[in-house]
Formats: sequence, structure tokens, C-alpha cells
Amino acid sequence: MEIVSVLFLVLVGIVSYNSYYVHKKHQYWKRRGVPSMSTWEILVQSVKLWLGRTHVWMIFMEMHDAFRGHKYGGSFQMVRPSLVLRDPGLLIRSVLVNNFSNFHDRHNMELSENDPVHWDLVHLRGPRWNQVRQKAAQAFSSVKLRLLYQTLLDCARELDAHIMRLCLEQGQEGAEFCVNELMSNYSMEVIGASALGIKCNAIQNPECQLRRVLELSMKFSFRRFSIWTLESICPGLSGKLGFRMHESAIIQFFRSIIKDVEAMKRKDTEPNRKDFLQILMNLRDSEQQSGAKTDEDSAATGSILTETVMLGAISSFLSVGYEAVASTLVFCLYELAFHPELQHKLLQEVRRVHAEAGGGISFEDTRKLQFMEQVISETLRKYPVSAIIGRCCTEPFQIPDTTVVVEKDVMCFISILALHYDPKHFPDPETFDPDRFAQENLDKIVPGSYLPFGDGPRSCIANRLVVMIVKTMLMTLIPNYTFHPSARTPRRMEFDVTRFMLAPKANLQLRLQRRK
Ligand code: HEM
Repeated sequence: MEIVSVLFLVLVGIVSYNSYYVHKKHQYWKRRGVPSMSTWEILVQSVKLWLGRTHVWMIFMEMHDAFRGHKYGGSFQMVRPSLVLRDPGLLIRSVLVNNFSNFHDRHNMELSENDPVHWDLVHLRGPRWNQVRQKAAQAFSSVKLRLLYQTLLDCARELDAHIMRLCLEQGQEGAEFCVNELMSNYSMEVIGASALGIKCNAIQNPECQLRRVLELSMKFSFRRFSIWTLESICPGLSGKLGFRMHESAIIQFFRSIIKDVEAMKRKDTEPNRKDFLQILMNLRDSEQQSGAKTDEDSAATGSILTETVMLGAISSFLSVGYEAVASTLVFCLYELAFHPELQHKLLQEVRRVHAEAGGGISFEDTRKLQFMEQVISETLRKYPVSAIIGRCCTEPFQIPDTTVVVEKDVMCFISILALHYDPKHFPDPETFDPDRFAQENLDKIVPGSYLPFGDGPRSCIANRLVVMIVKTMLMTLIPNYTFHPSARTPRRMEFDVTRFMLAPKANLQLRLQRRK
């Protein structure tokens, strides 16, 4: 209770200071001839955010719309000037790809050793990010993905068997399901297998503790927002005050599960495991052969996969992966339920590829599921679960064809959601239309306007894994079931403002009918 009161007082101070400062600083963007938000608008947004009445991605979507007619617009992230980038061609590609060396970090906050869960690729900065990215990327290569394919298929078959059992239990040819629950359990199984190489049994046993911890670790709370606010005003202060984003119980849980799984793996004689933890362990073993055993040794020998980095990498794979995959699967099935003609087209494609393969669909054959890929791309257009991209300016950058210089430490934000719903880039954006991504239409997509996985060297490391997870699920379920909205399925999707990522607000009920 006391900590909440202290945080509340700190916040009141911050709001007052922020409004005074932003007002005074308002001239910052005006002086540079950049259109910007008013002090009042920024204050209203901050208060709504603190009260949990809006979400960061909603705010950025509103800002994107407010700067209509401009290529970029100025705002403030607390007391720091920030830019909202709207123009895909000129600016967005420059920042994410062409001038990456001026924008290689996502923020300029200090990472506290107290909170190793934060030492992940999303938050690491500078050369350390680069080194860890090179190592982690090895786990997402085609070769590794190919080795994981059978595991993903096994998970999908288990889901299929589970649904079949539930249908039979209900004594019908079909049944109504809470699709959020079903997909969260499935995502837990798939992510547990890909990250740790373990079987969570989450499809049958939803009360899995790991899942509960992952949900907690991705929740947007007043406490977390307060710490983030403090950190963005005064980098390093929250760590010095002993505050951390992740509660110690969460950190402890991740620490012990990784330790237990590592110990289990050390006894395991199966050499060909290709889960993320196993790959990192192998890489770390080769580093340790060169002498580093602890974090201190690692610092001395320049080793990269320190205990802290390993903990950050694994815990973020679990939490980011679990949440992002679960929501994407729900959004995909939700849209298919309203489009029986797309389900029919998918069925024909799966049957064709199956017949051509002369049996089961292999990893290589999945590339032939072109229409399925279009459905997945369109799902990620309408529902880009990671809806905002941020980059921190690490070296001053002059916006091309202007005199405006983006100064060091200015944050640049891109609203993926706003770009994906901009009728200029995607006509009739509310309509779910996979043909936007048909081969003959691809050249109509403006580079930089479609960014479900971001772009450039810091784009999502797991994009191909994600597509493979969705594909293995669809190619297993589509031949056996049709999906339908039930009387309780909302016709309009609403999003949950308490989650970090885009997630459905309501529990969505869908009816699944077994195919004859
Ligand atoms: C539907 C699922 C997912 C979507 C839509 C998604 C989207 C994104 C986006 C937009 C970014 C930021 C890219 C940028 O700043 O340019 C990102 C970064 C990242 N994602 Fe994903 N992601 C998904 C699933 C996953 C999964 C399953 C993992 C598990 C490993 C993952 C790991 C990461 C990491 C580590 C980064 C940071 C990369 C870096 O900075 O080097 N994502 N993701």
C-alpha cells in the first residue's frame, strides 16, 4: 500500500512538472517548423493512460491521424521530445533501414541488473544488442526451423485430438469454444516446446503455472507504467531506487524454470534438440570453453551469453512469444469464422498440396501454401499484435529534403496499426481481404507501409517461426473442421487495454463443426 502511495505522489509531481515543462518546451517543435501536439492534448493522453482508459497504441494511432497531411509530427514522451513518423517512403524506411546506424536502439533507458528479465533483445542497446542478436539469430535459421517443424506439427495434432474429444463429449458433430482459451493453451504448448524444448501439457491442463506467470509478466499495470514514466524522465533512477518492472516472484520463477530445464537437458542424451534454450546453451558452452564461467568471467573475456543475457533472452521468448502467437491465432480464426469462402479456398489448397506431396505435407511443401500465407499476412495487417515501433536517435539525423535535424535521444515512433488502416495504403481497410497479398498485387504495397514484424536489422527475429506456427495449425484443423461465429460472437473486434500487445477484449466464442 505504501509503495502505491509513494508512486501516486511521484506521479502527481510528474504530471504537474510534465505539463509545465511540456508547455515551456512546446516551442521546441514550433521553432523547428514541425507541427506538434498541444500541451493540453499531451496532458489528457497521459492522464487517460494512467487511469487505464486508453492504450499506448491507441494514442499513437490518434497522433498519426492528427498529423494527417504531414509526413511527421512532434510530441513529447513525458519531458522528452519525440517524433511520430507517418511517411513510409521518405522517413520510415530511412529510420528503420537506410539510416539504421543513427537509430539502432529502441530507448535510452538504463537496464537494471536487478531486473534480468529486461535484458532481452527488445531492450538491449548498442554493441551488446548486436552481439546477442547475431547469436540468437542462429536459432531462427531455416535449418533450425526445419528441425522444429515436426514438433510444431505434433502440437497441432494434439490440439486437433483435443477438439475432437471435446466435440464427442458434447455428443455433437460440433461444439462451441472459447477460442481465446483454446489458442492460449495451444500457444503455451508451442512456445514451451520451441523455447525450452519441454512439454507443458497446456492443451489438456490450462492451469499450467508457466502460463499464469507469462500472462502476469505481459500485463500493463499502473505500477509498471509509473516505473516506465520515471525511467523515461530520469534514466537509471528507478533502478537506483530499487524499483523494477518485473516483480521478484516473476524473476525468480524464470530463473528457476531455466535452471531446472538446463539441469534436465544436461542429463538428456538426445543430441538433436533444437529448442531456443538448447541452442543458446550450446553456444554458451563454446564460449565457456574459451574460459568464461560466470557473469564476471564473461565481462573479463568479452563473452556474450552471460547468465543475465540468457535469462532475458529466454524469458522474453516465452512471454512475448506466448502472448503474440495466442492473439494472432485468435484473430485469424475469428476472421475465418466470418468468411466461409476463405475457409473453402484454404481447404482446397491444403488438399492440393497434400495430394501433390503424395502424403503428409513436409516443411518444404509448406512454401506451396501461398493462399494460406496471404490469409496470415492479412491477419497481421488487420491485427498487428505489436502495434508500435520505437527507435531512439543515437546520432543526429537530418530529415531528407528539410532543415529539420532529429537530435540525439529524441524518440521516433511509428504506429503500425495506423499505417495498416490508412485507406491510402490499404483501401477499405476494415475489410478482411487476403487478395491484397496475392502475387499480382504485391507491387501495390508501398514499401514501409506494411510492417507487422517491423523492418531493418531490428525487425522481429521470430517472423518465420510465427508464420510456421500459424500454418501448421491451419493445415491441421482446416481439413477437419469449419469455423462459425456463434450468437455470442461480437461482430466488431474490441481490444483489451490492459495488455501490452493487441489482444481481444472479450472472450470470443466460436462454433466448430466437424467436416463430414
Ligand atoms: C504474431 C507474432 C509476432 C509479431 C506480429 C511480432 C512483431 C514484432 C515487431 C513489430 C517487432 C519490432 C520490430 C522493429 O522494431 O522493427 C518485434 C521484435 C521482436 N520480436 Fe516479435 N513478433 C511476434 C512474435 C514473436 C515471437 C514468437 C518471438 C519469440 C522469440 C518474438 C521475438 C521478438 C524479438 C526478440 C524482437 C526484438 C528484435 C531486436 O530488437 O533485435 N516475436 N516483433
